[in-house]
Amino acid sequence: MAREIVGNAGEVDDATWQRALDARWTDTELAELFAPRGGEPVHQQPYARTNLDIPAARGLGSGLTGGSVAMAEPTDVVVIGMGPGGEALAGQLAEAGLSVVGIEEKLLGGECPYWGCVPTKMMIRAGDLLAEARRVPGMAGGSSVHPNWSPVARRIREEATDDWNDQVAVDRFVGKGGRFVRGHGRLVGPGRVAVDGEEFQARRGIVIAAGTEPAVPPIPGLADLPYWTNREAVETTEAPESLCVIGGGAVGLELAQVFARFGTQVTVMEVADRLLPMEEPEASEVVTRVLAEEGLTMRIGARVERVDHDDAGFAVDLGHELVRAQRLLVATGRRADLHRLGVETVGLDPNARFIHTDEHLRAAPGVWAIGDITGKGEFTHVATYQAPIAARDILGRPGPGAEYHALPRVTFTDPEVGAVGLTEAQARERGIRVRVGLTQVPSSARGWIHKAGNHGVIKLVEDADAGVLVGATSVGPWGGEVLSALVVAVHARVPTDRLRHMMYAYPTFHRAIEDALHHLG
Ligand SMILES: Cc1cc2nc3c(=O)[nH]c(=O)nc-3n(C[C@H](O)[C@H](O)[C@H](O)COP(=O)(O)OP(=O)(O)OC[C@H]3O[C@@H](n4cnc5c(N)ncnc54)[C@H](O)[C@@H]3O)c2cc1C
Ligand SMILES: NC(=O)c1ccc[n+]([C@@H]2O[C@H](COP(=O)([O-])OP(=O)(O)OC[C@H]3O[C@@H](n4cnc5c(N)ncnc54)[C@H](O)[C@@H]3O)[C@@H](O)[C@H]2O)c1
Repeated sequence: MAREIVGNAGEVDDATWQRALDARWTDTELAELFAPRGGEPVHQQPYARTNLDIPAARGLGSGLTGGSVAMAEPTDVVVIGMGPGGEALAGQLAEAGLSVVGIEEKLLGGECPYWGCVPTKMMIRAGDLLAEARRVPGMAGGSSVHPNWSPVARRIREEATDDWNDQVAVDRFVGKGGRFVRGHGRLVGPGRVAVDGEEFQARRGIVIAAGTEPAVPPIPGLADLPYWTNREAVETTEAPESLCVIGGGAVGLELAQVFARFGTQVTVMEVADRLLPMEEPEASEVVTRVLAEEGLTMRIGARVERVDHDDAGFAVDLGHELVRAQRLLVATGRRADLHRLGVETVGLDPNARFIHTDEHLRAAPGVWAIGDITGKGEFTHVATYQAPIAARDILGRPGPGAEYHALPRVTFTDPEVGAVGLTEAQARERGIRVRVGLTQVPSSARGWIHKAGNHGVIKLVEDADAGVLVGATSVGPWGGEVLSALVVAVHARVPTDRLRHMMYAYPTFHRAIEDALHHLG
């Protein structure tokens, strides 16, 4: 198949292009391949659109004629931040034959493998095992459970994080042809990135994949205290005797339940009027009930007025109540720091919360952004979904843009809270004529059979005019897995009438979706 012809271009077939990429031809060689030949038309290079967009590549405002860039090292692409998004994208571009510099100031892999998804899910797996063992009496005989944090801490060190060493990931990236630079990357102008005294000149583009950091609220007394964020919680070698958790979102609740299952006295303080305030109220209700049954203390609508710390631990002042705990976990969301990245030098607003991107993840001429920093959803699957879309765009290859109407998310409490698309409230705010279908998991066949630990609910949100689901929630055992059917339905806009007239295997947890569909009204 011939490539797109622009102006008076000739033809280069896909096989030749792929050979060029596979052989990592230099820019000069590539330029020769695409150069006008004897009156023949000129092909647009697959990457040319983005290349020409970069003022630096045109010598505009980049100092191409100035002194500083004489020392700048040319490369095709610079990726700032090598978390799940940056690592995936940089690897894809390097494998496609571009010269790629990947810059990372901490560990190549980012938050997810070292302090986020992976180690916390190992902690959750351990906590879930304890909970299941405690469910044996009355169902399958007797059990005696003796929690011990040591194997969890060991597994995090040995299996998940290599003791927070990223050599394997660095080798993997370098093996793909990438160049890894450890340090703090900062934009210093169009096409230009400085790293601790070195400077790179990106011919094709810069990708900002710098993720987010824990956001710590300005609570009096808190700033200089030895509180935990998710990082210290993951690194701990013992479960504390008592733990105060500020923030009842995903981080706070996942970790609160784990530590409670290991014997920690846990108090969760949430400023909103319910836990998991971004999800459906029915989900909050189930999770709150389960956590209370497991012995956690919840303070909902709690305003932390002050925090102090002494040899005995932390004292958290709620105005009418002082809560003491050995450890304090701050889990109040995350923030991007655009000032530290120098985004103003490429025309972006450093005071913005996130970097605004179009459907191809373009943020400014010659600048792409992916992952948490785009504000589309702070999840690894968002970053790794966006990475190939941006990579395609940088390579000038066609492909669909990003869509977010079926954004899935799972909070891995027990029961898991899976959700996709809009909540009922969000759908109503958008003026959608909504019908809602609800069913309780314990009253489904499988939920009833399962018995101990069967809490859950399925909620569907339908756009009644369009006859499609625009959102859904699946709370329950393996609620995140049950969610998959609902993600397909919302993503592909499958008519609810079709969903109502299909078969659901008996007796599965996902079969409760059929019941919820019949309750739409
Ligand atoms: C406790 C916890 C549990 C989570 N669990 C899940 C889960 O189960 N499922 C899920 O989907 N998501 C989960 N997440 C979210 C997930 O970790 C993030 O969405 C994901 O890591 C975002 O990827 P990213 O590439 O955008 O950014 P990050 O992972 O934040 O990586 C960005 C990288 O950029 C580096 N960096 C930043 N600025 C610079 C700079 N100027 N120069 C050089 N390097 C820089 C940082 O050091 C970092 O390594 C969890 C998060 C937390 C905190
Ligand atoms: N399973 C997963 O996919 C998973 C797990 C953990 C984290 N994450 C991602 O990481 C992001 C950050 O998680 P998070 O839980 O820190 O943030 P979050 O935004 O999900 O929850 C923070 C909670 O803290 C509350 N809060 C804020 N300030 C407060 C204060 N001063 N006092 C009391 N409560 C306060 C908020 O109302 C909110 O409920 C999430 O948005 C999520 O996308 C995902």
